[in-house]
Amino acid sequence: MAGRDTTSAVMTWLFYLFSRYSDVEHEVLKELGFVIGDSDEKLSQYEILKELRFLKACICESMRLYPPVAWDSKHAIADDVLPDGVSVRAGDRVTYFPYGMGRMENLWGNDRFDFKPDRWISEMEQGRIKTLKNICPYKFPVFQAGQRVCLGKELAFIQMKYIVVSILKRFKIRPVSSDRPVFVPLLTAHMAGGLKVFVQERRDCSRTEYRSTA
Ligand code: HEM
Repeated sequence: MAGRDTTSAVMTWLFYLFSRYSDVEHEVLKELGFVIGDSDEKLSQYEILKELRFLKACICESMRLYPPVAWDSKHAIADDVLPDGVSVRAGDRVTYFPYGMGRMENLWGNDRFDFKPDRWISEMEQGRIKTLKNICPYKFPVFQAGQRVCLGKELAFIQMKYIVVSILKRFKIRPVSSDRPVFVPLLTAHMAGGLKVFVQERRDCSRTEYRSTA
């Protein structure tokens, strides 16, 4: 479940966001054209997938707004004092809330409700992303932080990139309904009813479009 429900929930929200922000989807296609082109061989190479920095920024931004683990709790086995001075008694439950934190103005600014992958970019070089920001996991705890951080975090990014690229290269995904989807924050958060979509094959002309603009 750790690696399956979480990553599939991210994919659902990401494809929904791409359909609403077609300019962002277009940027991802440009990056794919530049880094991978038409090569199926490159698509399965770890080092090549790591180069897809704008796509990583999109995945992070999607998880900021729709974290697959929306909240998570721990129970104190003994009386303790948290680093900020708050006392915890044995048996108390302490919950952190990535969904709420991803929407806090003092953490993300007054455009916090907007899907803006650019907020993850640190440095550009010759029109391409050189580095992404190293955001502290205590500010963005979608994978937890500290000693109990998700062991599959890096694998999750590679797996999600591989899936997005494989689909986006060949198909255009658009929701059937224009209704706003509902976020269901159960153990693993998901979209109520899933995302029903139209799938349209990208014709050669649209594939040429992303290559030529790269
Ligand atoms: C977007 C994808 C993922 C998210 C958001 C995510 C999130 C998390 C979170 C929040 C925890 C901490 C749970 C806790 O506090 O007890 C965790 C733990 C863990 N995750 Fe993930 N996870 C993802 C993908 C994966 C994948 C792909 C794998 C393995 C293939 C994986 C393996 C694990 C394991 C083994 C732990 C337990 C670590 C420990 O307690 O020492 N996760 N994950």
